[in-house]
Amino acid sequence: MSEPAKLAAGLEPVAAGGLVLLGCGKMGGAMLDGWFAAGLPGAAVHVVDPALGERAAALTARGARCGLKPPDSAAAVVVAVKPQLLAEALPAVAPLAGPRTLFMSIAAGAPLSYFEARLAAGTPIVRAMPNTPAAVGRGVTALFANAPGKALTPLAEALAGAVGETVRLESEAQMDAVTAVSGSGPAYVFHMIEALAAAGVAEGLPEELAMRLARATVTGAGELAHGSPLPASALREAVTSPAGTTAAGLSVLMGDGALIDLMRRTVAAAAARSRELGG
Ligand SMILES: NC(=O)C1=CN([C@@H]2O[C@H](COP(=O)(O)OP(=O)(O)OC[C@H]3O[C@@H](n4cnc5c(N)ncnc54)[C@H](OP(=O)(O)O)[C@@H]3O)[C@@H](O)[C@H]2O)C=CC1
Ligand SMILES: O=C(O)[C@@H]1CCC=N1
Repeated sequence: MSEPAKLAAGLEPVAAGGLVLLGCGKMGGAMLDGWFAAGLPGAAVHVVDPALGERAAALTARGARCGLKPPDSAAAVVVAVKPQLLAEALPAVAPLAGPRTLFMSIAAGAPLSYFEARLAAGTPIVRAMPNTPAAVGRGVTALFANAPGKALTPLAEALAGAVGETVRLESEAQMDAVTAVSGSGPAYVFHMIEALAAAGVAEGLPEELAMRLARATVTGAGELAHGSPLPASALREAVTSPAGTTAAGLSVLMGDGALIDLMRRTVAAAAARSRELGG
């Protein structure tokens, strides 16, 4: 049997005091996997989600508890349900609120004031925006705390840090743009794979080959950007031979700021929706 992972620094309060996860879908589930990989014992975790299905057995086997009624106390509650389901879901964990329990919400759009209006006065609340590369430990999560939450930001960072990088925001107002850039961003990149593959097919490649090339290109370029100290512009220039094929391609993609304008409108639409969800 393999050794249990050593508990990552900063997670001691949740290992000792317990963690409740409200909503264990794509994002909450990815974070939960990260906490387990960071050494959080199953016995410290309670998952509240009416749709756990087969996952319930795996969680129970780890020693985690599942059920719609959470324990009476916890060091942290992570809210990971769809924003539209918050009103229905939050009451199950609201009794846990108080000055010693961190509430961390990853719900897009939902402002700190939404939680402050529904949870006990003085509850430390951190709004966080992760992204799905968290599933492979390569997420990036932006965080912003209410006043009582400032002291517990390191705990929120430890939780988010188990699945990738973390950044602290200067103001809550930045959260809509962050959601539009890094929260939704993976979907733009996956669509880039689809678009690049479709363009390869249009140039005569078989679909499977085009998709394999596009996927390997986008993930390889991402990996290169991740490991390189060079700015993205320099990495782009390194591909671009004078009067070569890349220059010809980029004259379309960058011509009249084509992609820059498209991305500007894409991010603006996502940020506007984040503001809308916030009511
Ligand atoms: N997916 C992403 O890329 C990102 C998502 N987020 C945010 O994360 C949150 C979750 O998104 P995502 O993981 O994609 O959504 P999912 O639908 O995959 O996960 C939400 C989970 O909560 C469950 N649920 C529904 N009602 C309740 C309830 N009353 N109590 C407890 N659990 C409930 C859902 O069950 P059921 O399926 O039956 O509804 C589902 O299992 C959202 O607020 C979103 O804005 C943030 C960053 C990135
Ligand atoms: O699409 C959404 O609303 C969520 C938030 C960021 C990514 N997915």
